[in-house]
Amino acid sequence: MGFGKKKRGAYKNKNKPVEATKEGEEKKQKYFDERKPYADIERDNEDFKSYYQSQEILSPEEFEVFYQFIKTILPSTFRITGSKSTAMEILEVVEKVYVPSMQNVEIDGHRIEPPKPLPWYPDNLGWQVNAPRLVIKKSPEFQKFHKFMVTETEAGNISRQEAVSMVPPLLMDIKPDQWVLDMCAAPGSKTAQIIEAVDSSNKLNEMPTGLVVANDADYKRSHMLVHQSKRLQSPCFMATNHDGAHFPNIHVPRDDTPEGQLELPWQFDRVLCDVPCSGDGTIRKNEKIWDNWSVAGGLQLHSTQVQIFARGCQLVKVGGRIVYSTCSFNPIENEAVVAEVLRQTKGAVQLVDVSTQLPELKRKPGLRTWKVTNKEGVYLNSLEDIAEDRQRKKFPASAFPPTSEEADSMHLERCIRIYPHQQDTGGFFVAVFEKVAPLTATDRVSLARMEGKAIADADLEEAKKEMEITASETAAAATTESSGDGGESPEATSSSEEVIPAKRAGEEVEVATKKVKTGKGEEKLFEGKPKRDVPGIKEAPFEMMSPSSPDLDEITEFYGLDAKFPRDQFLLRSEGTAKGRSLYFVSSSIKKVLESKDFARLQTVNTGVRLFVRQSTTMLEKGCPFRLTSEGLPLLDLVMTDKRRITVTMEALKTLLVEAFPIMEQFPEHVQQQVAAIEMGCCIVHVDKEEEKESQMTVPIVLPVWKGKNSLNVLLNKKDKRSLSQRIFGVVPEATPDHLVQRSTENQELRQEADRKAALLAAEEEEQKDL
Ligand SMILES: C[S@@+](CC[C@H](N)C(=O)[O-])C[C@H]1O[C@@H](n2cnc3c(N)ncnc32)[C@H](O)[C@@H]1O
Repeated sequence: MGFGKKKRGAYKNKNKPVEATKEGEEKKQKYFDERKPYADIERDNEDFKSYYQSQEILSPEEFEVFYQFIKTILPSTFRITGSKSTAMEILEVVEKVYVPSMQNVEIDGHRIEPPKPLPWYPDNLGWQVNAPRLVIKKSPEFQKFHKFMVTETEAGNISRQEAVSMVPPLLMDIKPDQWVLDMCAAPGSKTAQIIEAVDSSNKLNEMPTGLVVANDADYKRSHMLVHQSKRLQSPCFMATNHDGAHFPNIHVPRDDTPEGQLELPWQFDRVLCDVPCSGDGTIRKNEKIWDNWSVAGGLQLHSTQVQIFARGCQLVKVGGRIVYSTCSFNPIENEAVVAEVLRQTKGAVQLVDVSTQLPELKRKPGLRTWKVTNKEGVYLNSLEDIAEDRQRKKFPASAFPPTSEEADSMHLERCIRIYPHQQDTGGFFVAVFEKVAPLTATDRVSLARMEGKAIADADLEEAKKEMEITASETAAAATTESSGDGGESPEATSSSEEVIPAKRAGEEVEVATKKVKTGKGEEKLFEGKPKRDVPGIKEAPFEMMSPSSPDLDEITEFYGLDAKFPRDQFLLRSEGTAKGRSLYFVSSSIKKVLESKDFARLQTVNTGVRLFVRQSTTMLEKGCPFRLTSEGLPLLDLVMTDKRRITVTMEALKTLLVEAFPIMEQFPEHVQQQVAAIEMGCCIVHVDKEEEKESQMTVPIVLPVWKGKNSLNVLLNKKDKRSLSQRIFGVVPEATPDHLVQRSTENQELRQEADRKAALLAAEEEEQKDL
């Protein structure tokens, strides 16, 4: 495989049928010699084959093509990420520099295709590369591109993500500043897409106001979300750690809540349920699935999937969208879950026809019927076919297919199935829903409020009760009732309101972790309150900072912050002496969550973008005690006046990015003059507009720098500095603290050395970002 740590890749023309000839196979093997560690895996599994043949997921002829195709290696795919402007700049480099350079690469008489955009991904920001190791080794052009990819991936401008996994967020139809919940979010590739969509308004001089809650029940994995989202640096992002089926109700006042009126639990505009699944759609990548696949995996996961999805339906607002997805082919994890939740929600939630969305994406309709089989492959028509009570419990009633009339009314064909052979991808299942009518009393009250109608007393009473109740029971009870899992009658379907049991807020939910064997290995399923007992991870408290804090006065004065800057959205995240060292900024929506009276109920892992850091005293003689951070700059650039801004030429920018610690004399006169007029400390550097245009840069460069007595140093971490320097000047920057020491002792005065040390300290702090 081409990039980063990946081992394998593919060389294949997607439009060509699979080459099944001996010669074809040998040729392919040559290009994929990195498959060797897995060579002893036999890419054949009779149970898998006969199970899916019997499910009639495809016609017999097409199934053969599918079955041959899943034995081939998955090509590498990536997304160009980040803010729209940076993404467009990176895209231009890929399209105009790298792709043309790779047009005529031939290896051993074999033409190698250059990277190509995924035709269905908007704005050409999704790409596919068929470049196995051998190609990278033998082709200087591919080698160059590989280096570019590694650098930009490290800097967070490019994200490797399986093509099909990019589909669900696109179908969520997210609008800027919406409230979005990602219920099973780790490791967070889809969350990153969601953040990009919520933060994409690019409104001049306006802070993003949305909310993205990324949740995962696995405590360790929920910390992966923090890393993934860090590079996007959104004030709208919050990571939480709950069982999705028990995701809590948090009272959050909405803008339309009249004074003194009932505050309702949060409701989201969009919800994603990318649930834990058996994962056999990833078989091209996870070759272990060939060895481990079994019928049982899907059956064991079904009930948890229903519970998470059912809870998601409660949390989305009327008129909102909810997307359910898995990377499994199995109807028990897909259409059966969809059917059960449609049954439970009694028309409040409907499948949306998304056939006109992403028109270039090849797909097949959802199944209207399927078969439930036991381990031995015997078909079961219903629970009555199972004699033994203990055995019966292994088969949730809701795993069985609906009647033909029910399937008609549910429009199961609106679900989307994506098969690998259709466009050389992994396999995926996606279903898009809209909440078209109230499901809970909270829905009814908030809908009446929105429409300016009178609120029925009974609804108010009911909504109050719902708010008193922890979310867990609603979902769990609803599912148990209707699924028959756990011995309940399969006929007993009930709306969530009717089955809310009397468990009160604050009561703890029991912890239960279920391990389910899937093809991928083991899938951990969490039911209840997840354990937070991971050594070495310490949660810092979340505390809003007073808008009248003297620190904020000082910052406002020193940096010339616009009067419109929302001073009431700062967050402190440390205790003891470290308290107030870093100032984080959150969106107005996150602030409401943090100030909710129920906030303690929310297991928050992280939130906020670090804007300012209190500097080490060695850096300061006078000036502001707070320095800027690079991650905060996109936000601060909107609200800082010209008081601490410097405009530089491209030549001066090169000195800043390439030199380790440049002294003032290395900069042209115009830079020296501007710098001389500014008090020591942090400022923002821009490139002269005309020069920027001439150098064909598509996005304006804005960087934080440290102005010392005799030096000017850029405050970027190593990765970002390297990425920028390589992208703009094609040069790897100097980075040697030894050189700093040597040069300063040989040539410079002590004063200059102190300046550089100050800058070095700031850069080091930048490296160690966060607690
Ligand atoms: C398919 S993965 C999610 C992939 C993710 N959406 C992405 O795009 O990167 C499923 C996730 O669900 C989590 N999970 C398992 N049981 C859960 C539960 N009851 N509630 C919430 N998350 C759960 C797992 O820890 C796992 O990270």
